Formats: sequence, structure tokens, C-alpha cells
Amino acid sequence: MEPNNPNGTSLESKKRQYTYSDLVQHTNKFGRILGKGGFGTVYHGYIDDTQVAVKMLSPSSAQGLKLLMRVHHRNLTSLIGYCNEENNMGLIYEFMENRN
Ligand SMILES: Nc1ncnc2c1ncn2[C@@H]1O[C@H](COP(=O)(O)OP(=O)(O)OP(=O)(O)O)[C@@H](O)[C@H]1O
Repeated sequence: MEPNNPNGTSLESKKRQYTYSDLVQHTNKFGRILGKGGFGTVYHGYIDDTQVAVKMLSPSSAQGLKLLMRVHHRNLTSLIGYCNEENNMGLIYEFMENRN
């Protein structure tokens, strides 16, 4: 844990950052849609042998990346990483079977 971040909850300290082209690769060019939510579309992917769900934020919600992470604080254990490029913002979660 960082001295100036006693809770250890900042994006940068806990979660890995991915580039957009990483996500293109991991999702096989966003080839399989898992579902759609209020913030954007969720895609299936693989990172190494782990299945992931990649939530790409629609432009209108992209500015709320950090807010979204707070909203989803209950899911933070399953949050693997994030992408934070100007027009391509996304969150990478562990894939969960039968998620509603
Ligand atoms: N980790 C995951 N593993 C598998 N499928 C997922 C995962 N996360 C999301 N999905 C799929 O994508 C759909 C949309 O998820 P998302 O979280 O964006 O919407 P939501 O549950 O309506 O919440 P929100 O209001 O925050 O958008 C889900 O209904 C589910 O089918």
C-alpha cells in the first residue's frame, strides 16, 4: 500500500492498465458480445487463460470512469484492469458464468 493512499483503492495502484489495442487482441476484435448495460457494451475475452468481461464505456459515460468504479465498488475484487485512452475507455472484469 502506498503511504499517501492508505486505503489502496486508487486505480493506478491496484489495477493494471491496458491499451485499446490490448483490448482489441484480448476480445478477438470485440467479436463476442455478452450483454449491454447502462454504461456500454460488455464483450467476452481472454487474458492468458482467464476469461474476462470487457465493458467498453460509451463516449457519454466515459468521463465517468472513476465514478463508475466507485459505483461498482462491490465488484472491485473481480476488476482486473482498465483502459483509459481518450475515446476508448473500458473496464476489465473476471468473467462470471450466469451473470445477470
Ligand atoms: N463479469 C461479467 N461476466 C460475464 N458477463 C458479464 C459480466 N459483466 C457484465 N456481463 C454481461 O453484460 C451485461 C451488461 O452488464 P453491465 O454491468 O454493463 O450492466 P448492468 O448489470 O445493467 O449494470 P449497469 O447499470 O452498471 O450498466 C450483463 O447483463 C451480463 O450479461
